[in-house]
Amino acid sequence: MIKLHPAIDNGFPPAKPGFSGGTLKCKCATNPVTVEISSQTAHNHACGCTKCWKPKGAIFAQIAVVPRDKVKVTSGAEKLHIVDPSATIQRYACKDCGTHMYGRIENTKHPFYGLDFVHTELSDETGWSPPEFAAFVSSVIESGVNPDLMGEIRARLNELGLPPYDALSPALMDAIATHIAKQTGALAA
Ligand SMILES: N[C@@H](CCC(=O)N[C@@H](CS)C(=O)NCC(=O)O)C(=O)O
Ligand SMILES: [Zn+2]
Ligand SMILES: [Zn+2]
Repeated sequence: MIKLHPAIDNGFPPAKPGFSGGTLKCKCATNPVTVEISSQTAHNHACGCTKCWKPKGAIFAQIAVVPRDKVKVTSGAEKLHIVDPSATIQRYACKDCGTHMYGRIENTKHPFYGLDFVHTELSDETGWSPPEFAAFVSSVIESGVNPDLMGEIRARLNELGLPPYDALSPALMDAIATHIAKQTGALAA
């Protein structure tokens, strides 16, 4: 069976009621970067784009959002660098092991401004919100996945209960479009 992501391949537990966060840790054996998340996550999903961090050998990333004021670097801040300062999402990665610790949007007009992007599998705690869908599925080809495998990949995602989309989910695409329509005046703010 095709492997997509270690936290997804064997199924995933539901969110724990009342769960309120945990600590993300990079892959460095000594002096790891740690990031405290003081909230449950939302919109967790698999992402197939080339920019999101994936564990070694994984085809997809697993990524969720959390309010930016709930994200705090608690150690190793000096090891963090922004992977691509020109990207919409400023991804803060460990210089030593390459793990992305959080992604932040600084453009206050962006529909997702105020939310940071995190990979909850970097935490030992269980109870995080589980993945709900798969985004940017066709983009895995850009990472070198054989296009002939796309049928199998989409079938497996469906089997796992993660509807595959080639952008974001319809709910998130609608939320983005609504935000833009209110900015342009096409819809009342
Ligand atoms: N096909 C492109 C898609 C990249 C993309 O648009 N990624 C989405 C999902 S993470 C995004 O919002 N990117 C904004 C950014 O990376 O700053 C790729 O795989 O590189
Ligand atoms: Zn590291
Ligand atoms: Zn992505």
